[in-house]
This record gives sequence, C-alpha cells and structure tokens, in this order.
Amino acid sequence: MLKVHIIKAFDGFTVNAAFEAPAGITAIFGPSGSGKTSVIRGVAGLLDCDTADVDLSGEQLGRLAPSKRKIGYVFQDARLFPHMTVLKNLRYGGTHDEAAVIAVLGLADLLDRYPASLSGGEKQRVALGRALMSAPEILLLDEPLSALDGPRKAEVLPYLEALRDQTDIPILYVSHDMGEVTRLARHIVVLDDGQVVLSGPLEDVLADPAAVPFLGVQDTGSVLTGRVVGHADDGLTKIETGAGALWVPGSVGRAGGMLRVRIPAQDVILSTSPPTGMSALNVLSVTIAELQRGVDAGVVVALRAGNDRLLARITKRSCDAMGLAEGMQVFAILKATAIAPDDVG
Ligand SMILES: Nc1ncnc2c1ncn2[C@@H]1O[C@H](COP(=O)(O)OP(=O)(O)OP(=O)(O)O)[C@@H](O)[C@H]1O
Repeated sequence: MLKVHIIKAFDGFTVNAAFEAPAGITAIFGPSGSGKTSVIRGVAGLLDCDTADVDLSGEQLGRLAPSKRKIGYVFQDARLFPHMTVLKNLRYGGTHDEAAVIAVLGLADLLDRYPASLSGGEKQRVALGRALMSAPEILLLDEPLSALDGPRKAEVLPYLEALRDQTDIPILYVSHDMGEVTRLARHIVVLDDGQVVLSGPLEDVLADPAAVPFLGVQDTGSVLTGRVVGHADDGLTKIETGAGALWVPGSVGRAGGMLRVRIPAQDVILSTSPPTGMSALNVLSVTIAELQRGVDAGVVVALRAGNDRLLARITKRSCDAMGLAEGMQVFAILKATAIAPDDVG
C-alpha cells in the first residue's frame, strides 16, 4: 500500500492532498490546474514540497533523494534519447526483467530502431519499458496517452492493460479522460483545487451521486462489470451483468472473460413501465436508491440492481411528472450505441 500526503504552497495556490493507493492502477483525476502533476512530482521528489510523506508499505520514501526512491516516471512525451536505439534507451534505466518487459509491451521488433522512426504510440511503449526496467517500486504515469491521437491511444491501451495485469506495484495514473480511467484504473483519487475531494474503488466513487459536482455532467456515469456471453454476427457483444444482460457495440473481450462497461448517466432513460416497440437494446430492471436534485434542471438518480449500481441523469420535470421516489422499481433503458468503445475494457 502506498500512502501519500503532499503539501505544497505555491504563490496563490496550495496543494494539500492525502490519499492511499493499493497495488494496481490508481487514477489521479481532476480538471486542469487541480494539482495532479504537482502531487506526482511530489511523490517522485521532483517538487520541493512543504510536506512530502510517501509511505510505501511502511518505508518512508519522502526523505530519500529522487534517485534513491525506485520510482519509474513516464511523461506525456516519451523523452527518449534520440541518438540511442530502442534497446539502449530501454537499458538506460536498468535491465530488470528485460525479456518480460519487451514481451509485455510488444517491443521485440523495435529494438534496433531509433526514436525518430517510431510512432507516438511506439515511443510511449518504449518509455514505459524504460521505466519498468529500472525495477521501480512505484510507477508514475503523467497523462502518457494525452499527446496521442485516437487510433494511437487505442493501440497503446491494451499494452497498459497487460502491464497493469502483470505488475503488482502501485501505479499512479494522471488523466482527465474518464474513458481511459475506466479502462485502466481500479481506484480513483479526484482532485479539485489542490485537495482530494473523492477517493476509493472506481465503481464506488463513480456510482456516488455526490461525485457529480466534481466529475461534471459529461463524466458522470457508473461502471458495471459483467461476463462476456458471446459475440453476435451483427457486430454486438453480449455481457451478463448483475443488473441484467447488456449489448455493447463491437466485438470486445473473449467469451467467458470479464469486462467493465462505463455507462454515462446522461444516456440512461427511465421508464415506470416495461418499454415495448423501442429501438434501444438494453433494458434493466432497477430500484431507485436515491434522488439528488442539482442546482440546474437536472436530477441524478442512483439506481440499484442486486449489487450493481447505475446512475441516470434526467430533468426535474420528468422526475416530477413520473412521480419518481426512492424505493420505486423502474426500468433503465440504454442505447447500445451510447456506449463508446473506450468505455468497454
Ligand atoms: N512552479 C510553480 N509555481 C507556481 N505555481 C505553480 C507551479 N507549478 C504549478 N503551479 C500551479 O499549481 C496549480 C496546479 O498545477 P498542476 O500542474 O499540478 O495541475 P494539473 O492538475 O496537473 O493541471 P493540468 O491537467 O493542466 O496538467 C496550477 O494553478 C499551477 O499554476
């Protein structure tokens, strides 16, 4: 377990952030200027902090010089040495687990190449490999995909998933892309104005209506986990979740495997009776757990189906017209096409 408390007073802005991160990926999420980079620079020892408690399983790293902390750091841009081949770049950090790192990041065919001949996605994979070969005890990834376009991002994401599944160290992953966070992270720390406003397991934080003001309407949505039942010929994948069967676009996952699906709250429609004659493929029977009226025209409705939780965002007008109340049984309707490919993984 990694326990962090960073305090840094800049002129006019103070970061005061305390959180815990278990093994696996913890997303550090928040709007621009909320202090995400300052926090991870503090963890790395690259920011001269007022307080920098960095406790890794009882060992206090905050007092060590940056070079002694055994931390791997990957930035938005790969920062490779242009005059060195990929292999030399990788070995610059060390040679820890070289064969396994090359395999997990798919670097075998790139070893003799120079950075100038690599795509943006390939450069980031090399940067990740270099960080891993230094045998880090903590990995810090500062928006490693943000400089890549959509297709390059999609190319690197599976490597990050493989890396996540094959390492057992805490990985702090700075991002402001909720699709990316859902695909990769199991925990999330949400920063706002230099402070931690939410933290915990991703499913819990995202399903909490109290998170809406911090995540924003666009990023409000819950995560369902389900088993892949199969892939239909018409390009859809069926997933069995605790809340019921869900069709998502594309041929994703393998039959029998587990997938997580982010369901944006604003794409969920509620109905008090079972819908008929309708194009939407996904209809889940749910119970209203909580209604939270916002300051604007919206109401966030927290829904439960067994152990699964969903959020819907509807207008106050609809909420009143339908007479929605806590404890009511309703139907949550979702178009399969409302689920973006990045939201499934
Ligand atoms: N060296 C510095 N001197 C003064 N202020 C700074 C310094 N570094 C960061 N800040 C301020 O601290 C705040 C947080 O910056 P930080 O880069 O940590 O945010 P962020 O959440 O990572 O933002 P982004 O998503 O845009 O990268 C900003 O207001 C920034 O201007």
